[in-house]
Amino acid sequence: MAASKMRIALIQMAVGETKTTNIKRAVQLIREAAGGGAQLIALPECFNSPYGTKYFPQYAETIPGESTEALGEAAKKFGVFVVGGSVPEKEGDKLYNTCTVWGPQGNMIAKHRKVHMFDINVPGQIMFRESDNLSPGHNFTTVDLPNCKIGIGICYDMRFPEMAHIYSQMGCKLLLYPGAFNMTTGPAHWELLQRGRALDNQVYVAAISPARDPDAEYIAWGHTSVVSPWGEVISTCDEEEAIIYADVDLDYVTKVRQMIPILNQKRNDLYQVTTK
Ligand SMILES: NC(=O)CCC(=O)C(=O)O
Repeated sequence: MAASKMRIALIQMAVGETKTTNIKRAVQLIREAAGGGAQLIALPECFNSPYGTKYFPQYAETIPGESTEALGEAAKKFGVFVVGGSVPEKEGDKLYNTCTVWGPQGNMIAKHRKVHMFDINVPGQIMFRESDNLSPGHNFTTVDLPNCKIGIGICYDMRFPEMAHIYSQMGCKLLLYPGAFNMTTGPAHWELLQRGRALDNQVYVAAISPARDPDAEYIAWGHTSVVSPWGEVISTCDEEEAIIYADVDLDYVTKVRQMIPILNQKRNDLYQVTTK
């Protein structure tokens, strides 16, 4: 594959209640995705645990721990980068929703704690309060891959355009959001948000959901997908377990930015997005 290209695989994994089965399944699917030529492989939010406030304390572990160590071993065995969806992380008396990123030598190269807590109330449809037992992270997380800087957010983080914009200002060309939207906000906003973030920043956006389990307490929307810097959905699936692939092309990012040069046309004299 040309140096300007990178094949990514997103794993829309069926997550159940048995942690060890989830970990084993993740490793099997990473093997399959590596066999499909992927250089970077991403898992969904909460790949080792059902998504839900009652599960977070029960499934939480330290990092490294059982679930994340398995990702490091898989990254090394199959010679790929792994963006490990997320796991409920325990540190001291706090819990976080945390994504780890692993390099082909099996080393952890980044750790992102979800920054924005998913606390919403859509009356009669969905009420969720992640902050009842999770704490937010306070950092941006980027990773320098051999030919592409990537930015990591987790699910609800995708709703915040400033965060994506900061990542693009930092030089990211691909944003990855392990996420688990639901049957209310999924059909309404999942694709729209990905396309918005991609188009605003002229970057690739990948969002990785668990497969839908209709019997789960929190039912995931699925529809794992990749959007191009032109705002087109270039790879997607429905709600079943699946691996989807896309070839991220950095030359295409440059081309889109040359054709419609909004990133150079910003009126920094009138407004700015800055970090604190
Ligand atoms: N896990 C999450 O953060 C869910 C976010 C979500 O569903 C949304 O609508 O935002």
